[in-house]
Amino acid sequence: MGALTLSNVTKSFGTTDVIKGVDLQVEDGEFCVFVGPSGCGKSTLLRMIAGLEDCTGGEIAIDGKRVNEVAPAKRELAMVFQSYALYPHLTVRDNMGLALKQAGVSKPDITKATDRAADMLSLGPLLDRRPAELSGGQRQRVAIGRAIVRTPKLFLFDEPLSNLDAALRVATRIEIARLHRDLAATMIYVTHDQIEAMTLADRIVVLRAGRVEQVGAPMELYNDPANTFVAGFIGSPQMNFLKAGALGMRSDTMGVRPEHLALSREAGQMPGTVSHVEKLGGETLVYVNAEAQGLLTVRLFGEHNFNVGEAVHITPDASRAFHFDANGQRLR
Ligand SMILES: Nc1ncnc2c1ncn2[C@@H]1O[C@H](COP(=O)(O)OP(=O)(O)OP(=O)(O)O)[C@@H](O)[C@H]1O
Repeated sequence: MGALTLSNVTKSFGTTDVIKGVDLQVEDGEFCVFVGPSGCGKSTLLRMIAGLEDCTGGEIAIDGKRVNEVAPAKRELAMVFQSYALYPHLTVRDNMGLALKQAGVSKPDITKATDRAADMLSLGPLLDRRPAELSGGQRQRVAIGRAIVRTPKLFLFDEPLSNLDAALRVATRIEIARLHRDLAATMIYVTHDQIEAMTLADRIVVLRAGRVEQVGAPMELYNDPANTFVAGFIGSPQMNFLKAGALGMRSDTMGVRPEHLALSREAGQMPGTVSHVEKLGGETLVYVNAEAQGLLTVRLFGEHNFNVGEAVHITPDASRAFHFDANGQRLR
């Protein structure tokens, strides 16, 4: 069991309000990802759930029980940070088993728990090594292993992959997803990497300046964003926002994803000039200065030879466009 309820949770540091009333229900076994721009309060909210920060107001409950006054160690949760914080003088096995040892668990039970975690994370051959003898990715796996052995109700991850290189990030991300399936545990995961959010989450919570903008399954947020902020935050490259009036529309802003803009040398709805081209292998991103509409991003599949300075025309796929009012709220 590991259901989490946040009810009107607030946090202020002195006179600065950082979390401004968050309500959220995370179901037992759910993988919930907090995303949002730097400084929006993701880590603060996670640290409040962990008990590392007090709540200024509101209530945090785990399995229906208020935990505001419960010490972090008593909340039956495990936190994995960006920095692995392993003990350099201890072996992998001892690093993973330390919390159990401190809790007075018997030696055979510690061995059983660490062996099981090592097995899940393919750390078996590394159990006798010390952190200095491990790669960054291996160290992060040990930090995750250290969380698993305690069989917590809730796993809290704070940007756990941001110190890893691109290939390791992908490998460890897949490992975390597999672990979630195997353990069926509740996981709360903070990231600013939206590929991690999209691929790992059952539900994503989009935060802005201490408030929840939208909560939903990844594809729900992608296909049905509530406002320009969520529309612009979910999806990479970012959605284009066009001045709808200039295109004869009644809405204020029309949002079109880069893959839903057609690019032509001959004719189209909006004239422009190619300002930059990025060939990524499987796809080509063409940045077009579309006069009154500003800089637009067009995503083409495969390799395309558009040249900087070339005159082009852009046509949005109206059937895939999103419309927003002057306050950025979605018009449906
Ligand atoms: N101990 C503190 N004292 C004062 N202000 C703080 C403290 N901790 C965080 N803040 C402020 O609270 C806001 C939210 O910080 P937080 O670290 O939660 O953001 P974040 O969304 O996790 O950002 P990032 O993605 O950059 O890590 C920031 O404006 C930060 O400066």
